[in-house]
Amino acid sequence: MQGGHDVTSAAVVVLDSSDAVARRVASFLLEKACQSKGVFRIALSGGSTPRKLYALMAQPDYADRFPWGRAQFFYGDDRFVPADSPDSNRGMAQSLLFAHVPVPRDNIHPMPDQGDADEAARTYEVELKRAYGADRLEAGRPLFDVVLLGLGENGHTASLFPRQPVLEEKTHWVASCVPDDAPHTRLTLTYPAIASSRHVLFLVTGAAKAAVLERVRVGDPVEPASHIRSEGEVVWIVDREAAGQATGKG
Ligand SMILES: O=C1O[C@H](COP(=O)(O)O)[C@@H](O)[C@H](O)[C@H]1O
Repeated sequence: MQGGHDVTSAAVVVLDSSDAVARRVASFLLEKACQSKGVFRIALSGGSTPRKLYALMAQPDYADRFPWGRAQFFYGDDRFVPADSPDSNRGMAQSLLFAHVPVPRDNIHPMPDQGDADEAARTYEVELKRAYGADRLEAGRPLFDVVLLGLGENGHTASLFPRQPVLEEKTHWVASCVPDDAPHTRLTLTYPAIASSRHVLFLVTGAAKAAVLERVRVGDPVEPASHIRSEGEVVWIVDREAAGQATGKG
């Protein structure tokens, strides 16, 4: 997709702590969802970083204000494991968030986790196309209002892993990926699907991410996350440790 913004032109918001990152992203989602008219589509990230965010969104003082009935929740990626596996992104979001809020069941769109992974990717793509109302992504009409992304120490984001064919996928919206440096077959949104968005938010916390964050922010082409674009904005929301800044306590 032409135009839009990439990781190097993205705004960078550095906050004091991972708690502050969760609060900022929760506020952002609430504001954008409330401002939107009609359906609000979010692609969720998995792994460990968004756990605080989802727990925060489940708190009554937040949940009472969020327009759950208009929000449609998709996944940016998931491990191809049953939902009750501790490694399931779907299971994590369900237990920390969806189990506690009045979201209609039909508004949650987990990635399939059984059968053949390539067929499962096609099935999820059909579900996305139904939600979007077209078979082709159109510039100026984003698939997602917000895509949440994390950043792995090996430069992966969603399940776009280094050295894998999925990095070359230009047509499909969803694909399978078998990382050579992480467990589980995965399903993931592809670069063009992520780029069809109003806002891409990267959440990055902890000192272990500082080196890769620095490489991606300058656009090192080796890192899969460096190739993320959005037709709207890309924003880094990071804590001081990930930003490589000393944490001033006290
Ligand atoms: O495997 C995954 O890793 C990334 C980063 O996870 P984190 O634990 O370092 O926060 C995550 O964004 C992705 O959704 C997940 O499947």
